[in-house]
Amino acid sequence: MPPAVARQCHQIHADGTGSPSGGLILSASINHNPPSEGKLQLRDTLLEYQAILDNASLGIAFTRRRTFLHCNRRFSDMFGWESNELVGQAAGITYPSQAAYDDWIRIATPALRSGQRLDTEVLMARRDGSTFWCRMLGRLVDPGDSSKGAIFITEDITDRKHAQEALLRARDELELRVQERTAELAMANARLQAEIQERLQAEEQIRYLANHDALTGLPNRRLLEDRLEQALEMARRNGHQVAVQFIDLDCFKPVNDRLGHRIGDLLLQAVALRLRGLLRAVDTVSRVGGDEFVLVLPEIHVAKAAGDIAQKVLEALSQPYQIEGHELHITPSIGISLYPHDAENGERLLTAADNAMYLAKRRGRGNWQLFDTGARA
Ligand SMILES: Nc1nc2c(ncn2[C@@H]2O[C@H](COP(=O)(O)OP(=O)(O)OP(=O)(O)O)[C@@H](O)[C@H]2O)c(=O)[nH]1
Repeated sequence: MPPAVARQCHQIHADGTGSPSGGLILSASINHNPPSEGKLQLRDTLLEYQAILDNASLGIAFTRRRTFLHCNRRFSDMFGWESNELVGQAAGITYPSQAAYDDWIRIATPALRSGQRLDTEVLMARRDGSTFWCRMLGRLVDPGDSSKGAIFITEDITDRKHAQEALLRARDELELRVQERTAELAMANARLQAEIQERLQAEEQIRYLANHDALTGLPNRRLLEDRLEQALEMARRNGHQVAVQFIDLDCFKPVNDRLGHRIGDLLLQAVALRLRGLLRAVDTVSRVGGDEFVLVLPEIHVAKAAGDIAQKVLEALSQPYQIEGHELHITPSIGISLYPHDAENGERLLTAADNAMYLAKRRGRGNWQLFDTGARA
């Protein structure tokens, strides 16, 4: 036998109590008689298996009755033991605690006995007590007879486990940051919406103030002119007439003088309210000056209708007002102009109605006048 083979033969032990190389124990016998051909073949095969197991990158161990029977070099290294030191030791020694081992037994035993291949990730302990994560594959040598022992293949997966945990932590942190950012964005969005809303309201308010009289809330001269233009535009299309009525309160100044500006204001508001209540939604009631109001009445079919409305306004505004304990009497002077009869554009219609109103003043106040009547007067 060549010397090399002889050396390897000494690594093969019959009783499993440690070999010089720490290799798995493979049964063979050594005697001093020249071996037969069959035995030589068997020995060569055993040596090959020994070499495979010793050089495997995975830990491999055989246990019987929860005691290590054999384990390869990688297995011993993994658990921090010298070659074959584990042989004869209780398998529980490779677990962080007896309780951990008992837990594992509870889970593994039924699976192994049912003939399944066990595939678990389990926290194991090295000889020095430090722990590491291990993927453990296990199977009974004979599923029908657990007393024949089991084989376990182990792989240190601590790095992978840590990487997985780091990945999970990173994902959780990312999720948290996304949630925080989403909440921040939602808040910023809500703030923005509120600001937009505020700005829209402010713009609306500005528009309203630019177009309305602050005291009565009626359209002011600017909006009146727009509405008059719209009414004329429509009248040009559908052939209707438009009436403009210029209303100036008679002897309003004495109200201010006798009762104060505040009562004068309340009277102006009461007049505005009556006018608004008298007229249709399509009509415009505006305040254009101190005690001056202008009505735009679109869709006038006959000229007489303008006079009828003026009469109605005259009577309504002439009714007494009860204001803070004062009974006030006031009348309007009303001048009326008609599109297209008196003028074709808004400015001229307003001037014509104003002129007619002055005629009503001249004719004793508390009456209404048509422009063309005024022109003839
Ligand atoms: N209370 C109050 N008075 C106002 C306001 N704006 C203008 N006036 C007053 O309204 C009065 C308008 O008077 P006038 O129309 O000139 O004269 P009047 O006394 O009505 O006489 P006639 O129009 O000629 O019938 C003035 O005294 C103004 O000071 C206002 O917003 N509130």
